[in-house]
Amino acid sequence: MSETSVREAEIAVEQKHLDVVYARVAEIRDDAEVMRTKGDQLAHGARNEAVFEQAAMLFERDVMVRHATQILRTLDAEHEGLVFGRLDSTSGETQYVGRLGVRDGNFDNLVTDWRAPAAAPFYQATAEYPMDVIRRRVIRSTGKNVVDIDDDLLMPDARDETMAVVGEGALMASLTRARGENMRDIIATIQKEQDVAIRAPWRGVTEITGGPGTGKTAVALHRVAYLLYRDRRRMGGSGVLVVGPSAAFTSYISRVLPSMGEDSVELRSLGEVMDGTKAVRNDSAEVAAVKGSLIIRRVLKRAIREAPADAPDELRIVYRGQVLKLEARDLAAVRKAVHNGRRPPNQSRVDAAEALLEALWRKADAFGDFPASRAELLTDLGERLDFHRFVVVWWQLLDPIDVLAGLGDRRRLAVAAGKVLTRRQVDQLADSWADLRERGPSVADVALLDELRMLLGRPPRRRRRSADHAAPRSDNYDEFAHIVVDEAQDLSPMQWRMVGRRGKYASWTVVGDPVQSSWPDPDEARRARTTALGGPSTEHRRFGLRTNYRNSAEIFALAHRVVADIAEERELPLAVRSTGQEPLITVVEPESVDTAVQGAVRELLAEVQGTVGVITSASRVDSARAAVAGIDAERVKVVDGLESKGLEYDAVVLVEPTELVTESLTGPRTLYVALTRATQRLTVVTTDPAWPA
Ligand SMILES: Nc1ncnc2c1ncn2[C@@H]1O[C@H](COP(=O)(O)OP(=O)(O)OP(=O)(O)O)[C@@H](O)[C@H]1O
Repeated sequence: MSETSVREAEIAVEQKHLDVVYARVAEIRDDAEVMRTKGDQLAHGARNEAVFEQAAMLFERDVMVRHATQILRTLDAEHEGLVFGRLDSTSGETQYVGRLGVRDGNFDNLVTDWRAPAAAPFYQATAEYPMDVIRRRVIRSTGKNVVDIDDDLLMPDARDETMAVVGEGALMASLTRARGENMRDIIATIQKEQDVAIRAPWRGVTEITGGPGTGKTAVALHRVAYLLYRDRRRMGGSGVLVVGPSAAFTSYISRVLPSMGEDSVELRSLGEVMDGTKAVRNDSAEVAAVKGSLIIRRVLKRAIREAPADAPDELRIVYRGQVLKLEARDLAAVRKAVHNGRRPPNQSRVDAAEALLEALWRKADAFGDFPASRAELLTDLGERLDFHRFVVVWWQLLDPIDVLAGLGDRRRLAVAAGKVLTRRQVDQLADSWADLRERGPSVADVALLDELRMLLGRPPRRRRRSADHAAPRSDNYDEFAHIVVDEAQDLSPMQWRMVGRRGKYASWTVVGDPVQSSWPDPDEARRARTTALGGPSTEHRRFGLRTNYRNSAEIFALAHRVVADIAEERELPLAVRSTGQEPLITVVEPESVDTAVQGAVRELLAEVQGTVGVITSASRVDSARAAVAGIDAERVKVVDGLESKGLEYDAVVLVEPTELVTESLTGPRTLYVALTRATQRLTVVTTDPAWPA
């Protein structure tokens, strides 16, 4: 037989199995539908039953409906590409691997879930350690149809002549396929070094490092799916938090998890970690560096001790014919004493009221023959409405945003900063907070708001308890069972504190690449990170990924040059896929940059099938957007260097690379990120004829 007819014959074999699987899935679906309908009917009937029975039936109905809905949802999410692998072992057994486990009516295995231990050889077997696997087959399908297969022969000697072997390299085939707007899952082609990290135990801290494109993000997400499958009880209840660098990034990866059947996962960018906030705006690198560093904490701590701008600075009260007065100085002393107490400010209002009353009594006592005893004065004044009104405005319950917006007043900030910040820093920060309420917080501000929330303490509850129950996860800082931090090299110390607060009892997966770091003080960040992850004694395992699956070898060679001086060779990955297409460097006059970008985008759109990213310095994003406005908005995206973190495109137009370097506080690291976003083609538009010298 010719190679094509062998392939076709083998595809037909797999199609047969897929048909059986999908027929079975249809049966399971039908059963689930029946169960759901029955559950609904139960509910309907229950209305007429006695209360006692009703409760039991409602429960049963809920379980049934929930269970059925869950099954239906999972089946729908995993329908596409349900079966993607097959193993033929020395025992003569054939095993199919897929997104879900499927059994036939007799409970025999039709498909093994990829996360089950039995599926591990699909990812871990190599020619050197074949784990009894003779042939590993990757099955590619669309809808219910097998479109291609790819085999790896791991034990050539054990193969009998009836066993066909077709194709070469499912991985390479997958890597050259065009990219869409969202990240794809890599379930069918996970490599061994990746699989070990995915299947590492849940406990303690699992650290995954690797250069650009080594699959860190993909691995982290598949690890989440794995943990939820293996430790559903532990992980499912309190959930998993995945923290990524930007909103663009979380939207890019958002499709991967649900398609793997997982929905007890919270996906948040650094600007959304605190409930109810959604910051996307970035400060300049210089401002962000101050806001991210621990010195800012000292400023915040001092700021909340200051009287609010609109607090009265005198208390006058007439009692039993006498005027009692606390002046600014007295009030400041009382405020200070209350702040030195044990409770955070938002829980100290009662303490503040008591301290004011004591201070009033001291004034009264000084009169010599005051017409009331201490006890009388405390009780009487404590019940007076004018006194209460004073307390409410003098000791306000503060919202984090109030405090931060207050620091938009340069004078207030200078007082809170003392000697901690330089004048320039005070000016810059005050500027950045001047219209905080209108503009909303920046990404870096969110960590400060979260810190303030903790420093201020939770205000006493007003609502009834039952209402609080309905609130989803709010204020539950320590609740998550597992936290994944992606692009971890970029978290500032303040951000580590914010994320750490959510994982007091969590286990962690921390993913990053030190060479791509945009954070200027790595030592401080390292310490904050160690604390966030539970201290130096936490169980810690490390995995390094070495192969760059994203960039062509030609593109990565250019990126490599840019960081050659600042990175060690062992920190840089190996790009294995060659396209024969060298990156194009276009040198133009400053006034022609936009035209050149336009031209390059059009050219690349014609040459690649998927997406084209335009990456510029932050200051140039707007003009680049204008330049490409009107050209295929579906496929063309414009981002700045920082925003490009974690993303990928089939082709990239990189604009004025030297600007990315000058804008960053870490030299060429952000440029390195930008240079490693393209899978197929890269065009650099520069005004510097010597670049990249
Ligand atoms: N085993 C694999 N099979 C197929 N594709 C893979 C595999 N591993 C990684 N990839 C692909 O390589 C690309 C890079 O993966 P990913 O974004 O996870 O890398 P990363 O290490 O997080 O990169 P960076 O640090 O640059 O953000 C993605 O398109 C991903 O789908």
